[in-house]
Amino acid sequence: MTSAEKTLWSAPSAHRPVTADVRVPGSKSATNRALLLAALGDSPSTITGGLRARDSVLMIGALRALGVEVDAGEDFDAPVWRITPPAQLRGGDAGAPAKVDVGLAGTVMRFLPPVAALAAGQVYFDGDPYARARPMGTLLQSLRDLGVRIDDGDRGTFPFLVEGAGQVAGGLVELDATASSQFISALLLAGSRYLKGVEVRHVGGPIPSQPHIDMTVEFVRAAGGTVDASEPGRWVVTPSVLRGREWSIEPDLSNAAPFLAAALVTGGTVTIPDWPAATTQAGDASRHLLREMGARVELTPAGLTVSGGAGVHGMEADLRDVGELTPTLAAVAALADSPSRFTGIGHLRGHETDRLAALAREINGLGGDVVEEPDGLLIRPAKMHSGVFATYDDHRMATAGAVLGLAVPGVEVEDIAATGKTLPDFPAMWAAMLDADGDRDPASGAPAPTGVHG
Ligand SMILES: O=C(O)C1=C[C@@H](OP(=O)(O)O)[C@@H](O)[C@H](O)C1
Ligand SMILES: C=C(OP(=O)(O)O)C(=O)O
Repeated sequence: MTSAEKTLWSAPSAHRPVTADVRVPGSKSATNRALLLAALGDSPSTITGGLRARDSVLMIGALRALGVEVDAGEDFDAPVWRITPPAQLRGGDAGAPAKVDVGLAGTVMRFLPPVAALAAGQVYFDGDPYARARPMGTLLQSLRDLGVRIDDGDRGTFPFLVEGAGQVAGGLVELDATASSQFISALLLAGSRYLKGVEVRHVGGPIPSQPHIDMTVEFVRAAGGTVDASEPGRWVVTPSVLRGREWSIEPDLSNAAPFLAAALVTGGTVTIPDWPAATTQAGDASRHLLREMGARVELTPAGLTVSGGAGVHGMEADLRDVGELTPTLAAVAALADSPSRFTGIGHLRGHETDRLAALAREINGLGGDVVEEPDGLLIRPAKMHSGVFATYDDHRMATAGAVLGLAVPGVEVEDIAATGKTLPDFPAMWAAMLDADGDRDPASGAPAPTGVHG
């Protein structure tokens, strides 16, 4: 679709402070790890609260292509999903391989090839056109180093064919994961099933998204695997049986960020119910980052409550661990009363789009003042105006545009449907958040019982 053909969504302005409870769906990262580990288990597993969005549907499609039974209801809407792994993951015959569509999902494009290597037969991988621009070559080379045969026509990207041999030797592999933590997670998730397990050593600069690696280690251990992560930059997964189990998925804290940002930029209050007291999700960092930008933040058994009203301030922050939050924070920073500098996020150039370039171009297109730096963004206060905010198939660009639209009248977000990558029904959730305070009982100020439920 050319950009001229993409639909425009008029981002609603906030005419008053938002006051809402917003229930966000399950974590993409947790759902796709649980699905994958369930597929590698020795018996069926269940998943409660799994995310039903493009990235998880792609993961389910990929696992089914390898012979895994996933019962998730008619439209992935069953409250509990049941995953039954086959005795042997299957590929296809020569000339008729099993087919995996990775879409634009990092968790599918990185986590599935190490699993396909365990299948008996060929598995063909392809995805959206832009998937070819995302870093992939390092992972393919690592798999070859571990004994896997891959035919990628020397492209180092899609499309490629994994020659599943039913087993993988495994052992030691050195790789540079500065472009994506998902290279490491991918090998750790499948490594328990390799004959020698896997020892992953990172050689290179600082690794991004450390909480996501911590989540991987936590999930592999929860499935019965053994991971030694005691030495920085080195992980050892011992060969072991992974167990079927019951997984319960936390709400997606990174997807909560735009709603929390709405509280800050409108001077309102938003509560996200079921915010975990302890978690490996990167999005948990919203709590201290939004506080630094001027929010009041309170974590109670009812959830996380963020309130604005004391201004929106810029901040200096190293976002290497929490790159996913950058688009939301950049939108808030563009509305702040002082400059912000975000560093440690050069790897965002390899996300759904080059997020540093896209944020600078689109915020500046609305009159903002963003300078793209080699490792991050410098964002200064500026008077912003109406205009089109392009999103480049990037769900987090789309939600960033929505945050800007709360305060800048006349923002038209291109292709709001891109949010469906990880957050179904975003426009309805956003509208409900904006309407929710209108439902309040004017006498008591108490929220209406319905609130907003995603
Ligand atoms: O493992 C995961 O679930 C993810 C890891 C991170 O990837 P990078 O390390 O490539 O940033 C993160 O940005 C992505 O949204 C999800
Ligand atoms: C980088 C992201 O996604 P992916 O899992 O496709 O890498 C993201 O969701 O911000």
